[in-house]
Amino acid sequence: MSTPSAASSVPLPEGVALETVHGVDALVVDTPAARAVVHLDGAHLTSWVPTGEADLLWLSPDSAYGPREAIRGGIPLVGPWFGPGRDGAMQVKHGWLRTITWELASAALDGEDVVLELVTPADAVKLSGRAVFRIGRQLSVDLTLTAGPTPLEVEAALHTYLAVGDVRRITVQGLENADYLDNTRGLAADVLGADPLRLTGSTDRIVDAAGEVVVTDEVGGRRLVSSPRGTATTIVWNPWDELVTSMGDIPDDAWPQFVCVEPAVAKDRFVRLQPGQAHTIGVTYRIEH
Ligand SMILES: O=P(O)(O)OC[C@H]1O[C@@H](O)[C@H](O)[C@@H](O)[C@@H]1O
Repeated sequence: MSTPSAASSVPLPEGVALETVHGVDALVVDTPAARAVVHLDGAHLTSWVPTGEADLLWLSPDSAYGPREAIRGGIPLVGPWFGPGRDGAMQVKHGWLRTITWELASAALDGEDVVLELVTPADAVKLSGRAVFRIGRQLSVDLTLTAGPTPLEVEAALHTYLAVGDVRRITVQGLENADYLDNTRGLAADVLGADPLRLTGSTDRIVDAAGEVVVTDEVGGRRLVSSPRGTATTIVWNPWDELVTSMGDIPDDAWPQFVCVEPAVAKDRFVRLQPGQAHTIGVTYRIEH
C-alpha cells in the first residue's frame, strides 16, 4: 500500500497511484491487466487500456479540466438529468454529476482487477452518487444514485466516447427495429431499420433499447462490446462535421474518431426514486477481435 496523499486519506493498493493528470487529481491504475485513469472531478474515467490493446476511449486533446468543467471524452457520468432535462428547463446541460469533485471511498485489488469506489461529497443531500469502477481485462462502471429525504425523478447516462478508426466505417449492432427519438429532428419519434446501424451524418438518437451493443470498427479491426444493466435507453451520438465546429473542445477534424454509445435512463424512461431508494445503471466493456 502506498502512503495516502493530502487529496485522499484512503490507502491505495499496489498498482494504483494518485497523480496529477492534465493538471488535476486523478487515480492512475497500472497493473498487468490494464492501465486506466479516473479523475476525481466528475468521477470521470478518461482512459482504459487493457494490456495489448489500444484505448477503448476517445479523449479530446482540446478538453478542459478542473472543477465545474465537463471533460470531453472518456466516460462522463450524466445525471440527475439528461440534456436540458425532461422539461427542457435545466441550465446545466446533462446535470451536475460530471462537474463536481467526487471523493475516493475505497480502492482495492480483487484478483487482477482494481476496484475503485468514488462518492459524491456529503453536501449532496437531495441525491447522492456512488461510482464503482472495476478495471481489468474488462471494464465495468456502475453508477448508483440514491434519493435523499424527498422523492425524486432522475435521468442518468454513462456517456461513453468509444474510440474508433473512422465513425463512417463502423456498424452498431443491437439496436435493430428499436423505437427512438431523433434529437436532430426535434425529438421526432422514429424506428431504426432491421440492419445494424451505420452513421451517415450528425446523429443524436435516444433509442428504446437496453441490450448488448456491439460496435464493429472496420478501420480499427476490433469489436467494442457494451453490456449494460439497469438501463432502458441507449443514446447514439456523433456531431459530424455539421455540428463539430460549434463545439470549442473538439478539434474540427476529430469527429470521425469517436462514437458515443450511452447506456441510460432518459426521457420517458427516467427513474422515480422514493426517499432513500437507489437505482444503479452500469455497463461492462470488452474488446474482441
Ligand atoms: O456537449 P455535451 O453537453 O457533452 O453533450 C453532448 C451530446 O450528448 C449526447 O448525449 C446528447 O444526446 C447530445 O444532444 C449532446 O449534444
